[in-house]
Amino acid sequence: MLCQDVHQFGQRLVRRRLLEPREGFERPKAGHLNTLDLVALGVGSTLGAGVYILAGEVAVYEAGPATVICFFAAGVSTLLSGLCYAELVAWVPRPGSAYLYSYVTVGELCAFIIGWNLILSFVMATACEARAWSYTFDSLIGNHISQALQEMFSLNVPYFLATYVDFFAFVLVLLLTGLLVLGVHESALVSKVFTSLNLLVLSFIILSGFIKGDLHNWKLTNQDYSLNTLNTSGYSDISSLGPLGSGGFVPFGFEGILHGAATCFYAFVGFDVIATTGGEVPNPHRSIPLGIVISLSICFLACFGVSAALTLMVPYYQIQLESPLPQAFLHVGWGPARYAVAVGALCALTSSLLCTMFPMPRLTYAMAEDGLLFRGLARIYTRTGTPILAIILAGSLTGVMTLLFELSDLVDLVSTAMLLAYSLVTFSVLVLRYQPDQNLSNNEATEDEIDISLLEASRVEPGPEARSSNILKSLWRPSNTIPTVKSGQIVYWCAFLLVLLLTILSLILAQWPSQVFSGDPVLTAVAVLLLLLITGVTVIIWRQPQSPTSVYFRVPALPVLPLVSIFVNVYLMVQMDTGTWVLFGIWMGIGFAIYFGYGIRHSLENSEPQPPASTLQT
Ligand SMILES: NC(=[NH2+])NCCC[C@H](N)C(=O)O
Repeated sequence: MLCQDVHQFGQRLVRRRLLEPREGFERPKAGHLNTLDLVALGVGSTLGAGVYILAGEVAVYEAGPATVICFFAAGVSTLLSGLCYAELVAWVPRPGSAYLYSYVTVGELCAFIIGWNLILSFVMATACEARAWSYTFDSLIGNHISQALQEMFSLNVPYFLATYVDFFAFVLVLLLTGLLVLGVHESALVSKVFTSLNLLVLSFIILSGFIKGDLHNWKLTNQDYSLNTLNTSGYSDISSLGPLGSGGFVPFGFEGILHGAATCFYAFVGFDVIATTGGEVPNPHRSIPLGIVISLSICFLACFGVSAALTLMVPYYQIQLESPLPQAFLHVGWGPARYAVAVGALCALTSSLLCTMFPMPRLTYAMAEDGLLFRGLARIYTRTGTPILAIILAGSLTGVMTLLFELSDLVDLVSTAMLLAYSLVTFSVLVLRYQPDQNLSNNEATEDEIDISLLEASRVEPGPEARSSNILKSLWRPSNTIPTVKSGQIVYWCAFLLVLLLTILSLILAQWPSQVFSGDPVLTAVAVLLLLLITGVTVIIWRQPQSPTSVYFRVPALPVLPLVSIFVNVYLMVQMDTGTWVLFGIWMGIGFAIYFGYGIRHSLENSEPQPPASTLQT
């Protein structure tokens, strides 16, 4: 009885959504797009505060000149996730977000976690972009806004809240919320103009780095540091400077690079817009992966080039956190150029802000309409055709975050949420490729599947010994050349086990890196054992038959590529500090309470049909 209940409960967590078209609040048709449009869209959504503000923060506190390596690591990890994302999109013949894709392919709980993390990242990223917009605009007009706000609304809670309440950024968020309520959509033309301007300015910054940069800034020593201290303040005061670390190219060691890479992941968030819009191009199998690879490469080159230019122009400990690039131009004596840089930054931040804020109500609406979030959130206000409650709630949450938190605290939270979401996307692809052919528009078992299960059921039950040798045999040499229910289940559990093993390995490597590599007998033995287990389980997955269904894009080198991607993502996640994990834990706690307290019972996939929420119009 208990077993049956547990089984039923488990079944609910992995039930999949049907892909019948649901009426309601969908993304507007993007018209006829080509690969270039996708690239412009991807770059416009991805380049923002990461390259203009975060590069400075990472250089000062985490990696110094090695920030370029951080961007490289974060870029590679995003590219791997991007390829998996492209395949997941290819499996589902409808535009949507990672939430929908995982719901129709893998199951409800996985989809809820992805959706809930995407909401967190949308809210936090919007707050980040708004804060960055405010910093940049403020630096353009001589820091008057921050000075006034600092005097009037200073928050004296160091390490936890921002130094002052940023009303300017708050008003920006309110303005955007208002536009969303009115049903204003993204404009491809505006985004293209802003992206072109942005790329022009970034090229100028990179070029300036080559011309005005000084290679000595990548080899700084204690002597330069004390000299700089005297130069900047006239007496020996290091409070105006960031930490020196050990100087040189990698002043904060390998650990600093890892922390920096985790933070830099934020700079590459946003490319998913290509995958979700890509269904509308004539040649999606070429355009989507190509669009993802090209736009991530452009973003990588931009981040790499800008961080190199920045650290070459200014000693890393002298970089100003709020507006690093304009200050760098002042530092090298090209003062007027800082206005051009600030305008480029404002263009980038605006297009990335729009791309972050606008999809948010669509996602909340989709989850509420599926019954996983409160159905009131899916109510459409007839006059404007928008889900007002969802927009106002998301807008208010974003507003509060913008007011109270510092950009750097928000960034790590976005990176954590996206790293988890992308890891689940990757997991979905890994599992999906080995499942029996599934008709996604109709969750009934296919004929093959029924044939196989009937065949299995009609077989005479073998004894326990024969059964275990059968199982062992099917792990190494599966009897079918196409996936069956059994081989699908083997992969599901193996992939689950692998995620667990990879997480333990990442935790060990993150907690005791020097002990593992210097040959501590216990830790090294554990790490080697884990590696052996991981290899063994990977081989089992590799031996299972893959689905012959032709989809327009397939990730190469399965199962290795998704596993490397999951490992890199988890390894970056475990680099986050305790504060980030506490905030993330609170968010996930609220999410699980909503899902297990409400969503699981109200999901439209429950047997009792419920009226679609969009008919409950206000
Ligand atoms: N879906 C999004 N556009 N999210 C926010 C993107 C943030 C962007 N990568 C930046 O560096 O500022």
